[in-house]
Amino acid sequence: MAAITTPTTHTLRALNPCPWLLSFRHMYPPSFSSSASFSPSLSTSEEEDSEHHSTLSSDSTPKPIKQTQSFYPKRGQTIELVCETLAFKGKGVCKVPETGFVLMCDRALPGERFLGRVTRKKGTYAEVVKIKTLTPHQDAVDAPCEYASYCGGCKTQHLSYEAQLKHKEQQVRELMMHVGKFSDERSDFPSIMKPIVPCANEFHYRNKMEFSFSNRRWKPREFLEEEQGIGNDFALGLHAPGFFDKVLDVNKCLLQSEPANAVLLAVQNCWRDQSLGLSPYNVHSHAGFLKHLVIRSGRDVHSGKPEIMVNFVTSAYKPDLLEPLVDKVSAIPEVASIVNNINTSVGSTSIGEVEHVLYGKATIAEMLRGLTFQISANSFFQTNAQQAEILYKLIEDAAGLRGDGSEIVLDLFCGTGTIGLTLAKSVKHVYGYEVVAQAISDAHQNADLNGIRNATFVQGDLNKIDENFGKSFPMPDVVISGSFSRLL
Ligand SMILES: C[S@@+](CC[C@H](N)C(=O)[O-])C[C@H]1O[C@@H](n2cnc3c(N)ncnc32)[C@H](O)[C@@H]1O
Repeated sequence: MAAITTPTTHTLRALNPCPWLLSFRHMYPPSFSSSASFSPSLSTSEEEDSEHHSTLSSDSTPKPIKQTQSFYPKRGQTIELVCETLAFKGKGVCKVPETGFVLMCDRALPGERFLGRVTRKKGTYAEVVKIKTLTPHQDAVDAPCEYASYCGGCKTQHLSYEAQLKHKEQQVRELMMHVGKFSDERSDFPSIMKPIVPCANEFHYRNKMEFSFSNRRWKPREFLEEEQGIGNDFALGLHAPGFFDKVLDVNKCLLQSEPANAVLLAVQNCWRDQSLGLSPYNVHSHAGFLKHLVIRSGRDVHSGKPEIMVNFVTSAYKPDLLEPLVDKVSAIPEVASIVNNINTSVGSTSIGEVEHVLYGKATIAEMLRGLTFQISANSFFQTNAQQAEILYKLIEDAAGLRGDGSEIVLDLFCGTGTIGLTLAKSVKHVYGYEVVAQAISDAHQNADLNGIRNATFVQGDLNKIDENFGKSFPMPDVVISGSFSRLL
């Protein structure tokens, strides 16, 4: 699960570049609010890229305890624990009863009593794996996905959706209070921290999934004997929790659409055929060809039917090697685009230095709030289009635009410009700022595609602005901060 919020306040407090921003600060200390009064948490049921937010919520932040070393649990020790709360990335937070020492456990649910084995110590806390549940959590449910107990993709599927929402909302509330410094005793706190908005679809909502090829297939302990004879030197799937070099082989993922699963299965059924000479990339030796399989889902502008983009990320350009895969995948009716990103770096990113179109179009489309957006393999797009539609409506409501075409909107961290563009029809001009050049180019194309002429998009790093920022556009009436800011 993940919360999408826009703690704009902190962005603007940290910018501090020019008089109008200073006056915003002066007008709204410390709870600046233009569109900043908007901070809905939309549920997308999955963990977004929040590495720098992956610490515990502040109530549960591990603190060094003044105890002797012997008080710390030992590696390999089995302890009976009760999970107290859920931290980011779905980790359950537990404490050693006598000492308060913090233990983090994947898939432990608040209220659950269980036996855990200490696997590793990490400074002020230790990690534990659950061995056996002694008393289940009252909101525990059977996870629908067969991989849910092991996969690094979903960590809270075995918690009812209502309970997931409650915990997510609590995490955002704590962020707003402890990082954002908004007291929940303020009378206007409900307008700053709005209620969570559940997603109508618990599954099949995600329009982008990135699977990794690997030469190290990871299997849960209980399957090690069962599957003897099956090779461990290939896998296509999602990473094992906490491992960049071990991949859980999966044939389907409940987060993505059915046509996207058809693509995954078609690739799974084909790529291991040794006669094809396809090798998974080895993240240690840096040998091997296939790195990632990225599947994006959109909709055909005319028919509204699903369309799929398949992106093979490889370490070299060898289209002949990919041909059998392209043949299989292009036979799936919804597949409208197959591209090949060539990534020669040793890192694990899926963004290529060069891209080749192997089949169909270079982009797929998605529609939001009456506008059409072209999505290329590497451009950012909200991963849950259904929730993005709701989010953008909330933004428009929170912006409280007069609608007379007189206002200026500043869209910070604008990505491909989607938020600003959905507001453009009601305002005088939209100014968008974004660091990724490709996203800015997509934003311009999206403006053209929708006949929008009153939007300007500028590439730049918002971490590096100076007092000149703000001189190149008029004072905005509405400021949108579409990102967790690293300016904090
Ligand atoms: C979560 S996306 C939101 C994009 C867009 N507002 C939307 O809702 O579709 C955050 C965006 O912030 C951009 N970004 C991150 N750090 C940045 C920085 N220092 N300066 C400018 N843009 C940045 C990213 O490239 C990304 O496009």
